[in-house]
Amino acid sequence: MMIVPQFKNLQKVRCGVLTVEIEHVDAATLEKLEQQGVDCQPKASTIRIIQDKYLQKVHFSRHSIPLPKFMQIDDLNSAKQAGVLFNYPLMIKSKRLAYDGRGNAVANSEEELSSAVDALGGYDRGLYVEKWAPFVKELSVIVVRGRDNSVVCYPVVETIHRENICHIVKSPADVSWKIMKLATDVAFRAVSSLEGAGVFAVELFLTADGQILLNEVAPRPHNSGHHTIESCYTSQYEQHLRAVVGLPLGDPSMKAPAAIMYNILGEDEGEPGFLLAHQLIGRALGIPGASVHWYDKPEMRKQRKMGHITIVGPSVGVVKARLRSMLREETVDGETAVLPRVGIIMGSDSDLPVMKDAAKILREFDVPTEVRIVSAHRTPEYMVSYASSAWKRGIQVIIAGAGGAAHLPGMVAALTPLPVIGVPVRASTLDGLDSLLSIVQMPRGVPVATVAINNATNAGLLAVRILGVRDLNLQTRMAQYLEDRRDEVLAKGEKLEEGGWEDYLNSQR
Ligand SMILES: Nc1cncn1[C@@H]1O[C@H](COP(=O)(O)O)[C@@H](O)[C@H]1O
Repeated sequence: MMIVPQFKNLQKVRCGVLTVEIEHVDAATLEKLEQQGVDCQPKASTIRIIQDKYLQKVHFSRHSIPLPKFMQIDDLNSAKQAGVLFNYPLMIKSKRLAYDGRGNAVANSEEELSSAVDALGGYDRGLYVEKWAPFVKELSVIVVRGRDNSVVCYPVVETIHRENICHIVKSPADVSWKIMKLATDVAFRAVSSLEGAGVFAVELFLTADGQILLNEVAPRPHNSGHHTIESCYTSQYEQHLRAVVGLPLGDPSMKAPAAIMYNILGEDEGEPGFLLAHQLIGRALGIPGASVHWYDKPEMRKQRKMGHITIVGPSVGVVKARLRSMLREETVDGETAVLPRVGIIMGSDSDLPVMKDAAKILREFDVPTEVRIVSAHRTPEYMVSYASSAWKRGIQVIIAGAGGAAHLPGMVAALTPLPVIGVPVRASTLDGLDSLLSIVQMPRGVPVATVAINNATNAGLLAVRILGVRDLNLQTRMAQYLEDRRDEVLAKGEKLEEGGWEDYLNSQR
């Protein structure tokens, strides 16, 4: 096939590499090539996906994969005569060269439908019409199939579009585990119903009633997989090559807990556009975990994809905050507010003299922390909103202290998937035994790691150890902390041995 001479020896592999090349051929060149008798519609069905989305959809519906309702339209009048009722809004799509908002149009009325058909180049262009899918989120799953039919799926990501162009990709998607499983299942089945080795990006709609609909399949490395370069053990590009040449597929899982990919879209034409993009890149270079990819396209146009920036970090909240800082949103006096990783909460300000010890430890380890008064009995609504939003805000561990009928740690643990450490605070009666039992006696299924009465220091240290599981720096500092404590005790022992117990006690007075 002439279009992709550099991949001649891969011709027998029906793979996405060929389609990438085809997609990069613009409409005029394609036409010219066709006139010269070049076969621009190769036989491999993976390639037909781009050439003929209608065929692709028919193919999928046979495999009962959930799709938005669609039909091919050759002529509006004959469709109407045949009794087809259009429910607006509708999505009109061109079967060829429809990408990045091109070749698509939305029609909200019959008049808009005819103008949309005209705008897309008329019926001869090959159009089909789709019922507007009322999605709440757009998701994408990169599925890879090797030549030996082995398949791996990358984590489900959420794609956020600006004027129909992918703008931001969040990995992992902010959806429930159940939706992740469903999305992966639909993507897997969609790719299983196609032929070919390589990377397939499966774009999906999540509807308000929790359904996953298949939108499109791009049989190639995809914008929704760019983040994998930095955030996954095997990038989509390496994976694609492994797949098409027949090597074992790599590990698709994330090596960073969270990533956000931000497309650098042209903000303006020409020089002013370059200037804005370079300012953004300048800020990105100062953001921890950010990697800049500049495509070096010679011309700058509004909304053109000029490059992308991937930000990785220890939590979704942290990468979101880094993105906001890069975009100059939510900054205080030009400085980004550092996002807390630990939340220390307590039932009353009377608990603060005890709970401050946890805050001191976290400060010693440079762990950003927030301290709040949250009472399970006096401010129950606040407790619910605090506990249920904490993990989305980037909090990774909650330390909750309370005295008496100390229900706070347990109730918070019931409302969050984060680890909760309970601190029984000794109130004025019962020596804190009441708090200890209220916190430690949790029912099966909702654990609270309970420390000793009034021992908020241990709560702080335990939080550091939990964070240390994915933070080598903290883990090393914790090892140092233990060594320092050991040396302290050994020094005391030496002093006691040298001077005797009386001197030792006198020196302490
Ligand atoms: N269990 C509970 C619910 N709301 C506050 N408390 C606890 O009641 C004790 C006494 O609170 P105060 O000093 O405000 O009366 C504090 O230890 C506080 O955590």
